[in-house]
Amino acid sequence: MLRLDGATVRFGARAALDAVDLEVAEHEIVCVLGPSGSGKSTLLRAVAGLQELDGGRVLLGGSDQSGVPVHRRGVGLMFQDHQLFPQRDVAGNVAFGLRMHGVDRAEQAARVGELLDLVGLPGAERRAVAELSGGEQQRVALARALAPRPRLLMLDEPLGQLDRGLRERLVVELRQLFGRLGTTVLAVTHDQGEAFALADRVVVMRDGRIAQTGTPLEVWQRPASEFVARFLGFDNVVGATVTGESAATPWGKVPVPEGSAQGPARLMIRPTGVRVLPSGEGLPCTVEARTFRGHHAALLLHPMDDAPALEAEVPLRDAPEPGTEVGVDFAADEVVLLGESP
Ligand SMILES: Nc1ncnc2c1ncn2[C@@H]1O[C@H](COP(=O)(O)OP(=O)(O)OP(=O)(O)O)[C@@H](O)[C@H]1O
Repeated sequence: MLRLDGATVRFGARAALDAVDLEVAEHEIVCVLGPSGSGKSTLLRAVAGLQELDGGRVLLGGSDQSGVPVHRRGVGLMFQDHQLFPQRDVAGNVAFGLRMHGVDRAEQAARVGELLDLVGLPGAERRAVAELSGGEQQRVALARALAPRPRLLMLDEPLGQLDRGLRERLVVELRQLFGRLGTTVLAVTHDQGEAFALADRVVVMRDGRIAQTGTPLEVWQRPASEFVARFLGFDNVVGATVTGESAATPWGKVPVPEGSAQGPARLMIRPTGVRVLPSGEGLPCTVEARTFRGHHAALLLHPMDDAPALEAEVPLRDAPEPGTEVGVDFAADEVVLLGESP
């Protein structure tokens, strides 16, 4: 459906998009993730035709899009900065793309009704957009983007403005809706929770390049590099030397998964792999902070011998108080050896 071949965009000396290769298959939902300034919006704008390429190609359905204007690419856009038209009612907004395509009035009305049902706003045609809640406005924007049946739907921070609870609900609805419609989606977000909930495949960007791509599970389980690991919020990362089935680290000997490559490496331990023991066993640590997070507690542990701090995740009932002295050991299946950057 979509292919980028060495797509490059430069602003001055800096490449905002640096020879990016990416494919999106029909019916696939791909989410591009990355820190601010990593090139996510530039990638989307280049595919939409809002940003010219300095090198490489964008192909849609196999055909090169250079010189093809935005409205002829058959892509739907739902961008942060593409606000609704405040002077038009809901139907006027949703029908926008249909009018542009010269669809007759009766068909416009039928399609608007259908889309409002689809996004959970049945009968909202005559409501003023200014009177809608943030979540409702987002649904109208989505209906407007879907109305012309785009072959590719592109979303830029689709739920960015909304509060967390609403975002979590909408993201599940969106995934179900896209699945039902068979929509091909390329979305951009800086919120990893959103990306992981929405996507069939995530693409992590760094400095205009792709740092990793894979299913949410693959990326979550096996971050390819220290950059990706830290971006996902894993901070238990140190230098290590692997010998046999364990590694020498500043935290002492840490077991590593079977078949791990030998020698120097960067090593990550998931917080769930940091097991808290009674004082006197394992690596001695002091509990520096404890944060309740729903069904578990996050502990920040300070090793006695000044090794880097460790994050642990423990069940609520086992969470020791700050100041408590504990021991720590590690679960091999929660240890990941990270590749070299990017
Ligand atoms: N029109 C422009 N002129 C000059 N530099 C630009 C322009 N647009 C983007 N950039 C630069 O290109 C880089 C990538 O920007 P881009 O907006 O694609 O990042 P992003 O990952 O979408 O960031 P954010 O999450 O903050 O929206 C940044 O360094 C940005 O400053």
